[in-house]
Amino acid sequence: MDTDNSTAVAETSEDSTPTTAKSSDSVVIETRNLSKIYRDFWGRKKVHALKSLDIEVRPGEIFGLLGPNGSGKSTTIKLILGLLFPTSGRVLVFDQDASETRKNERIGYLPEESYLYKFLTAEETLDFYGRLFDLSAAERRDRVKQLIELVGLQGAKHRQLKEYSKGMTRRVGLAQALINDPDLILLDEPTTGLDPIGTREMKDLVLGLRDRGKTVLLCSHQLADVQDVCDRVAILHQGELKELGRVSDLLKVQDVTEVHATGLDDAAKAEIAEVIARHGGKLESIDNPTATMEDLFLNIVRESEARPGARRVSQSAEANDAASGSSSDGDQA
Ligand SMILES: Nc1ncnc2c1ncn2[C@@H]1O[C@H](COP(=O)(O)OP(=O)(O)OP(=O)(O)O)[C@@H](O)[C@H]1O
Repeated sequence: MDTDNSTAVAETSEDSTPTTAKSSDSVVIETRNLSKIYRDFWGRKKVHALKSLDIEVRPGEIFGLLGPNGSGKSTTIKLILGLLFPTSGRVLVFDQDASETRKNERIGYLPEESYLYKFLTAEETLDFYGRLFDLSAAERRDRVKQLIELVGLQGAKHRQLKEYSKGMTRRVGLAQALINDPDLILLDEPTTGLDPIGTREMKDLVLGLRDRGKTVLLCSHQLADVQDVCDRVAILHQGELKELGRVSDLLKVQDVTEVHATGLDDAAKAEIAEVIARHGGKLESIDNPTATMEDLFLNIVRESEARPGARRVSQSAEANDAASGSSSDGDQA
């Protein structure tokens, strides 16, 4: 990929809607040639954090902003919220300039670090944020109840936040970001510090937001999370846009054909190999697919919850143990 600033990153997409041919009301966030330079106390240039960024986030999609530390993700979010001013270029949100603070009434924001008051309960916290949005007492009561259910904290809603795990605190943070029933939700590293179960739950919550018609901008350097939930991604490096497109298109491996089948015996597999060879193809592998470590981990935890005390040792681990002469201690389920 060309790293020259003057070279626009073309969007990778099979349905390839040209990024220039759009109607402005079909876009929730639009950055145009957006740049940010942080300056020191004397106005001297310190860091060129964002360089000529052009992206669009469309209604109802989960858009991932992906990049290593210091690539400009948080700076982009702050520019969208109007907490920072661009050095050059523009950000439009719902067709209004990002400096227009009223547009923030339609935005929910989960910062990388949520600074929540630890002596309040989840209910009190959400009620407090509801007051900041001028919700009436009745609206606050309904909204707090709905959100506590949505993020799965019914059983802990009367406990003070200082007793919460990181995953529970992150869920309160998400509920707080949704208190104003926003159309656009900005999530900065929503899975930071979460274990695989908390991460899966957070990802499911984000997918649930899209199902309810919300638009989500998700910043992360957790590649697997972005792959699992995002429709499209922009990849930043050192403040520059390096790639932009649909996740499914960007990850597609060209020139390799994948077939999944069940119930094939060895003879059928040999026949398939023969057909591939006859057509001039090269059989790279014919094997059982592997699950992800996340699937394995979540299955084990769920099984353990369903059958406390039972120990599960996979057959391949047992076979390896047997081959190496060691034996398991016989207490597996
Ligand atoms: N207030 C600031 N003053 C000076 N430089 C800053 C400031 N905020 C961010 N930067 C610099 O701007 C660049 C982009 O930072 P930013 O926080 O936007 O990156 P990020 O992609 O969100 O990183 P991370 O993944 O670590 O949160 C970095 O080099 C950072 O040091």
